[in-house]
Amino acid sequence: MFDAKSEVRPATCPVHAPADHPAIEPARVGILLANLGTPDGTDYWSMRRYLNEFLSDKRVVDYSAWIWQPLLQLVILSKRPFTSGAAYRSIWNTEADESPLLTITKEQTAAIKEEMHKRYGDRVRVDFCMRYGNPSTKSKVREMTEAGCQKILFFPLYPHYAGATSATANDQFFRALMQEKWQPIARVVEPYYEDPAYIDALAQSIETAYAKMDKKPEKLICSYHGVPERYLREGDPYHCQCQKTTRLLKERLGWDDTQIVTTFQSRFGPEEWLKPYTVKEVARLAEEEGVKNIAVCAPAFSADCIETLEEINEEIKESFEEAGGEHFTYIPCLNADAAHIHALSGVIDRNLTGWIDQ
Ligand SMILES: C=CC1=C(C)c2cc3[nH]c(cc4nc(cc5[nH]c(cc1n2)c(C)c5CCC(=O)O)C(CCC(=O)O)=C4C)c(C)c3C=C
Ligand SMILES: [Fe+2]
Ligand SMILES: [Fe+2]
Repeated sequence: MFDAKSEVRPATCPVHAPADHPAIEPARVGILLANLGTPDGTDYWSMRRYLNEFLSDKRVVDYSAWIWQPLLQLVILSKRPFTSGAAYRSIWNTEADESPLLTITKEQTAAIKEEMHKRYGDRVRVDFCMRYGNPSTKSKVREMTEAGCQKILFFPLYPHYAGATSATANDQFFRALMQEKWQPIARVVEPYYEDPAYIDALAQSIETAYAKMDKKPEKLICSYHGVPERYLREGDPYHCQCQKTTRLLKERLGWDDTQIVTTFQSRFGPEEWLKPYTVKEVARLAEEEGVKNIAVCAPAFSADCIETLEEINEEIKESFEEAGGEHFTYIPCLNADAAHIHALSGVIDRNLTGWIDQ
């Protein structure tokens, strides 16, 4: 018969549980953070596996599979794993043998876990998963249900909604739920691009970086990851949400329009992407406007990664300097900064409303 003293007990039928009733953990709320994912290593096959999963996602590249898959498998995946592998090697966390995105996501998870446990004790379980690669969304949903999470709050760590990021992370979460015998109740967190605490964390990171400089940059470039322009015309609100973040940041800093610029980076393939392109705009500012001193931040990324550490701080910096620019400062992402953890914890709290006494 059911042992009332046992820690592990049937939560739904404590009185009538038969002896062979499967053990059920005390009910908890799972908070599952999600980021994009990253290769397991920088060698050809690790890179190919990661890029294949990522670039085969129809939310990321939406061409018909008949056209796209032969091109991807035969052309792109025979070259890009080498070039991207070399780029990852230049930023790899060799001590932990993992990418910076993974290291930082672990730090963020640990900080949010501490914060949530302070507030809710053992009533919550905090973990993270990746959309592509490891740890997979499916494995973490399974772990959470096995640990008694009868409710799961799924939080894609992207401030701005994009089909290619938030929506595909949610799709993968819902696919994982499809496999659960006892499916938990689920919520997904909304984008937080206009959340005052997020804007404040961004502003503080800029103020802190500027306070350390002898000479204030003439322009702050807010460089967002790009998407094809066509996605905007087809209804993706990403572009508008990025523009709004820049406006709110400008207002919070008390600046005018001449001091801050919105640009988009990481163009992939032959289509037109959102403009202006960061790499061209920094060169244009140096060449045509004689700008010598700029700072660049990346508000669309919750954690530093290949796109910021390598693309911004190496490629884009080079483009500015080759065009005559003199001082280039990259302002790191919010990562596990206290103000960022405070902002993310506030977003989580709001989304837990009605699920847990606050
Ligand atoms: C092919 C199209 C791509 C779209 C559309 C896209 C949108 C998009 N991506 C991010 C955030 C990240 N992207 C990262 C890496 C990365 N992105 C693409 C392609 C598209 N992204 C590729 C091919 C890669 C891999 C690296 C490379 O080979 O160039 C990362 C970093 C991952 C890491 O391990 O460091 C992030 C984060 C956003 C926010 C976004 C649309 C809004
Ligand atoms: Fe990307
Ligand atoms: Fe817009």
